[in-house]
Amino acid sequence: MADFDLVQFDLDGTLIDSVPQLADAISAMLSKLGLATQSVNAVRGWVGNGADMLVQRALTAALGQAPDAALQQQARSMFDEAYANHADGSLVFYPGVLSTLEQVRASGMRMALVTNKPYRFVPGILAAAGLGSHFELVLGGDSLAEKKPSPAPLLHVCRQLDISPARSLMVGDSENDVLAAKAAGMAVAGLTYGYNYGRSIADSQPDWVLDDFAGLASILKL
Ligand SMILES: O=C(O)COP(=O)(O)O
Ligand SMILES: [Mg+2]
Repeated sequence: MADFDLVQFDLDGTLIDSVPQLADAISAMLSKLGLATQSVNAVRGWVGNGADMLVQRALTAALGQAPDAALQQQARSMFDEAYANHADGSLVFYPGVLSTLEQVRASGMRMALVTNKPYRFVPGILAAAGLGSHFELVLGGDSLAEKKPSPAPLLHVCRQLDISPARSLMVGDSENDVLAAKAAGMAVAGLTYGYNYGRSIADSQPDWVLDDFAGLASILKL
């Protein structure tokens, strides 16, 4: 018998390489404000805690100090406007993602998506990726009062789908995914190729460390 009935997936850095589009939107926002644009590598190190933190980190780097609330709000709307134009274009999946998701789906295992990305961007990305019907439940970083590393979204999914955390696996690229899963009492697989503030995901001690998404098949005994 399989060890899990439900797999909860992270999005950015796990299924898709979204940094190019996020970096474009950050550049558009900074340029509009007359501030110096930042490198794609810098942006990669700022992803993980949702759009507000991404914008705040970019503004802090460009200004040399934290932005005030008015500037943060203005910059966030500029970022949203720019990212909305990018979010469903030129999607880059990591190797093995689409075929492995198909394998999981064919096995009858249930699937949900829990990202810290603002929810409004997520359905468009999933539809453009051909993944519109893969996930029974999709949560964004602003869907609930708390986002990862809080266990709240993961536990919410378990409750909604009536599956115990012990029968649920989290799959992500960031310490936020590992911390959330551990706090929820869920097993977790950490991907090494994503974004984790430039740190190794192994440092967070997930139950499995995977270099390749297709490695999921053996964890799930597919
Ligand atoms: O938007 C972010 O900061 C990260 O999104 P993720 O949770 O899908 O990795
Ligand atoms: Mg991620």
